[in-house]
Amino acid sequence: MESETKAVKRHGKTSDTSKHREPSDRKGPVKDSKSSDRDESKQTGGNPTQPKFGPMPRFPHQRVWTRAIMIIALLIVVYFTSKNGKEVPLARQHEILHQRKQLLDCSESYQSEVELYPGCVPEKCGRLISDSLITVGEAQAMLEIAKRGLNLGGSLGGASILDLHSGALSVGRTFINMYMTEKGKNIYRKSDFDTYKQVRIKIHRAVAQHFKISPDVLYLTHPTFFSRLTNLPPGTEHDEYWHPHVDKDTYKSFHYTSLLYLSDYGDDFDGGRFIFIDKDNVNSTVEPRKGRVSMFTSGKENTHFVERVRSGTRFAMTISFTCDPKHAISDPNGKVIKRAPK
Ligand SMILES: O=C(O)CCC(=O)C(=O)O
Ligand SMILES: [Fe+2]
Repeated sequence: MESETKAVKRHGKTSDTSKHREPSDRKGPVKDSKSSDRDESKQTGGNPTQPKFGPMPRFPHQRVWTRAIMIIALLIVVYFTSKNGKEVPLARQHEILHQRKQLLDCSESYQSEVELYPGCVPEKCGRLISDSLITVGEAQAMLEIAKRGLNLGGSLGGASILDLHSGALSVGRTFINMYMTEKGKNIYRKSDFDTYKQVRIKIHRAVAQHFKISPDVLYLTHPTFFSRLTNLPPGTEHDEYWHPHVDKDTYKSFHYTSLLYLSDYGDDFDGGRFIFIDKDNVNSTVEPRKGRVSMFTSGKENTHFVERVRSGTRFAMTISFTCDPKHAISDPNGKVIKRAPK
């Protein structure tokens, strides 16, 4: 028994060593290898035709496990590093961003449309999020302006709008002109319109600067409006704010869209994130933050939607710009706009 054990041990040693050495690496006289052969034939009962144990794995099940673990680890790495079909946060609510940019190629339809307006073609399409453009005081003042007007009306469903330029205000299933109502005609002071204009000018300049165009070839356009979103079920199709869309298709005059958020995701409401739908089914998400401005080219490259609000109330403002002077609108002053007779 004892000599058997010794023989097995010796064999293990011989076999391990030969596994790592190429024949040319072998040191010592040929005699050694012959004596090694003799040792092996001893263990195989002196029969040289019997297979050697050699480098056969001693614990094959261990290798299977190691490989399985390596494959699983690799799959996990691939899953977490690939973006396909995933959500990528572009702006989280708790972050304070000076500027976060995403540059994109313009969609063909957008490119050919803006090329009709010299000087209004962006160097690159894309988006920019900034929390340092509008002050907390300005955002608060804009929120109060929005609430004061919207409190005079409100849709039956979850989406109400107020357009200070035309006076349009959601009421029930329809819209009224707030400036034509007794309460609505004097609801704002000059200081409110001054704040509004100051905020508009800042955003207007920032859009021009970011997309590297002159502010003089960019015009404020219709509709520019406040929105108030809740989780009420829709009363009409105007309440269905969650559908994916391209602003250029929804609002013909848009070339550049900006959004000013007036309430905080997670604090004032839940749901209601803004989602860009990108290539390979990747969603880039923007969580609204009071005073946050998002600006983007209005073409197909920026297809987007707003998630349904789950709870609370979400206030925001859509401020839109066009390259076409025919669609320019002026800053609001609380007066009913007189339209030229058709
Ligand atoms: O309020 C938002 O975040 C986006 C609104 C929007 O998509 C739009 O006005 O076209
Ligand atoms: Fe939109």
